[in-house]
Amino acid sequence: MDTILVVNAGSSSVKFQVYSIEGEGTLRRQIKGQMDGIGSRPRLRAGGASGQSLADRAYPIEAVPDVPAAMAVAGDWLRNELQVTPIAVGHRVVHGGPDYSRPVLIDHGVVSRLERFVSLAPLHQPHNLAPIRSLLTNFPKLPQVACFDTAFHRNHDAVADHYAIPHQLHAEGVRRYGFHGLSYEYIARTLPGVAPAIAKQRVIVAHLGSGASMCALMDGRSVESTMGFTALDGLPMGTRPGQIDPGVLLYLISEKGMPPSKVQDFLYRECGLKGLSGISNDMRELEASDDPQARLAIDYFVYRIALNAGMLAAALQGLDAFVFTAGIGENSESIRARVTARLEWLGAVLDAGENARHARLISHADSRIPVYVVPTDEELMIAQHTLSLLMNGQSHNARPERVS
Ligand SMILES: Nc1ncnc2c1ncn2[C@@H]1O[C@H](COP(=O)(O)OP(=O)(O)O)[C@@H](O)[C@H]1O
Ligand SMILES: CC(=O)OP(=O)(O)O
Ligand SMILES: [Mg+2]
Repeated sequence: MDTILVVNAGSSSVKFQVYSIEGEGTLRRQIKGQMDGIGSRPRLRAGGASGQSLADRAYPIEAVPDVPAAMAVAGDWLRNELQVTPIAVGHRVVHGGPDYSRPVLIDHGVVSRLERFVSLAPLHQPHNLAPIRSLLTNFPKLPQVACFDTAFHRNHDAVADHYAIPHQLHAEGVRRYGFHGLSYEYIARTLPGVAPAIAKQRVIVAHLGSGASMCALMDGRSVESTMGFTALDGLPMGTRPGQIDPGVLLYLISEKGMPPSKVQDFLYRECGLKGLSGISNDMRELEASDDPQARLAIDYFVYRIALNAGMLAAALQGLDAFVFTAGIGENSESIRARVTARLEWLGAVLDAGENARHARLISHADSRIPVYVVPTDEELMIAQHTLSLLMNGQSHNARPERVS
């Protein structure tokens, strides 16, 4: 069986899927798994084609302290216990910079170009590139495809793509890229089936995971994102602050004597839900806590989502639907209820019963705009891009080598 392996390293999780290639370019999912709770409660879970459990293992926090460790555990499991030998590997790569507006077949030149963006996505890019480099060395003929979080946003209008800084910096790549593009692309492609009436209209999608952002979709295309040059801006996240006055950074540097590397660590690892609560970056732990600081962190998260919804509704000049997705958006009844309550002025009214049962449509029949929960599938997007590059970009090549 010819298979494609997909690898998606997030900030608190490593997700992977294995697809078989059936007949004329259709994909069938064989394995779906993830190691999540990295930095809090690491757990490897995976299921097979019909949803049967293939693994459910908890690890002590010291055994899987970070994303590379999670990647090694998941890789060993796929290789040694499931004997997965893909004919191609698709990777999520968070930053494609100004160079990449679509997925690309990887070679050493591509890797060198992507290395330039490591400092713009230090939580992700090193972990995205490490398995690519290792496979390139060990299996040089194995096709690998990079699919970018930034690509879906690359057609923003100039006003959404610029900061108010001298033009030269924009020319050298200091732009508002936006991230989570594979997730938004999947939602945009899914909406015509889920909600045909609004798929071509003005939709805000809230990707609320460990990293969190929101995207304004018009006719299925991204017109605005809460994230910018890096995945620090916009909403508060597990360990990132979201929007912050740059004056705070000047204060840290000039008054507290923080060197740049410390400022980077602070912004990517010590802020957000973790920094504000002083307890955890994991929403499940905050929801289970009655500590007032945990409550403040959740209040702040909800407040900032609602503020940013106002901004995106302004970008869209109105709103026809709202969509929740990703770890928190798909699973937290309470965050969805609290955010929707703050969107009442935009016409959203929750149906508490439907929200409690995690229905696809969670707004009330009287709601002016529908509110949906659409589970995202970045890995399927990556698999589809990988297959289409294999078929169209590679068809003249010899049969791809297997990983063994
Ligand atoms: N049942 C749940 N209730 C609340 N939050 C949840 C639930 N399940 C997962 N989450 C939260 O989702 C977040 C992880 O989302 P995910 O999209 O997997 O992140 P990432 O891909 O960025 O690593 C964590 O904050 C986690 O606590
Ligand atoms: C870009 C980003 O923040 O990704 P993730 O949510 O997977 O951490
Ligand atoms: Mg993610």
